[in-house]
Amino acid sequence: MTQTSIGVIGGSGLYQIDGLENPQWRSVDTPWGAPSDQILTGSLAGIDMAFLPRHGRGHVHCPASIPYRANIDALKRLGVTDVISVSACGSFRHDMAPGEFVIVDQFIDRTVGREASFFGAGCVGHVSLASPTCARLGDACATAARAASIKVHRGGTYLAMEGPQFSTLAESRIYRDVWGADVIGMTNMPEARLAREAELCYASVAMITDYDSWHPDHGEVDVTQIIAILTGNADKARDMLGRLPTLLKANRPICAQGCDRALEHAILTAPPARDPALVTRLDAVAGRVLRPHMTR
Ligand SMILES: CSC[C@H]1O[C@H](OP(=O)(O)O)[C@H](O)[C@@H]1O
Ligand SMILES: Nc1ncnc2[nH]cnc12
Repeated sequence: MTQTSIGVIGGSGLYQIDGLENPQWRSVDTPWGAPSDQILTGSLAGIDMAFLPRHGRGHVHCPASIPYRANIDALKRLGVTDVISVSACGSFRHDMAPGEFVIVDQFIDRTVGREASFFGAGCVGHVSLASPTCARLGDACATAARAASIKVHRGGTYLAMEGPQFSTLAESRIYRDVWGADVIGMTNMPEARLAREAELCYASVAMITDYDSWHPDHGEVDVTQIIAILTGNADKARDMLGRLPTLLKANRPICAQGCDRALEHAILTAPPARDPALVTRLDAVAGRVLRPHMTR
C-alpha cells in the first residue's frame, strides 16, 4: 500500500479546481524544463491533490508546445500516484454526443515531432503500451461521473491529431469509418506514453464538445461551437473530480495492471553503458529502478 496522491491535468476550459484545503500554486522545476504552469496543490477529503492546467492559465500553450515531459515529471516529483487527464474532444459517433464524457481506453497517435519519451541514447527504455490507461482509475472516474449525473461512456479510442487546425473532412472520415476511432483531440499523446514511462496510473476523461466535421447534420467544427459546450463540461468535470478522493481512498493498492511497475524490466542499457547525465535527468521518473545503479 502507498499513499494516494491524485494529479489532475486540466484541458481546454478547465484551468483550476475548487474546494481544496490549503490551496497553494507551486512552481516546480524539472530537468525537462518548466511545466505548463504552476501546480495547484492541496487536499480533498484527506487526499493530496495536484492540479496542472495543461495549456497554462490563460491558455498559453498550443497542443504542440505543451511541455509534456516537464508536466509528467513535475507531477511525479510532487509524489502524484494517479493522473486524471481531462480533455475536450470531438466525437465520431452518433451515440456519443456533446456534453457527454468518454473514459478513453485506447489511443491512435497521429502526432508528429513531439518529445514522446524520457528515454534516449545512453538510457534506452521500452515500456508496454498495449493497455495505455489504468482500468482501476478509469472505473473510478466512470463511477464519479455517474454519481455527478454525467452521461459517461466506459471505453473509447481517442485519436490524437497534431493540430492546431481541426481535421479535414477526408481525415475525419478515415479516422471514423476506416480506423474506428471514437473521439478526437490534440493532447493525450504523448502525455499517456510519458505517464506510463513514469510509472503513473493514467486515466483519460474526454469531454465531448462537437462532432468533428463528419456529421451530416452538424457541419464543420469551429471554436465558437466548442466554447459554448466547454463551460458546461468544465463544471461537470469539477463535480466529477470532487467525488474521486472518497472513491480512491487514501491507501492505494499495488496497481493490478502493473502501471506502477512499468519500468521493472524496461531498461535495456547496461549500467556501465548508461549516460550519467541522462540517468540524473531521469531521477524522478525512473529513480525507483535506476537509483541502485546510479554512478553519482
Ligand atoms: C478548444 S478546441 C481544441 C483544443 O481543445 C483540446 O484541448 P485539451 O485536450 O487540452 O482539452 C484539443 O486537444 C485542442 O488542444
Ligand atoms: N473536433 C476536434 N478535433 C480535435 N480536437 C478537438 N477538441 C475538441 N474538439 C476537437
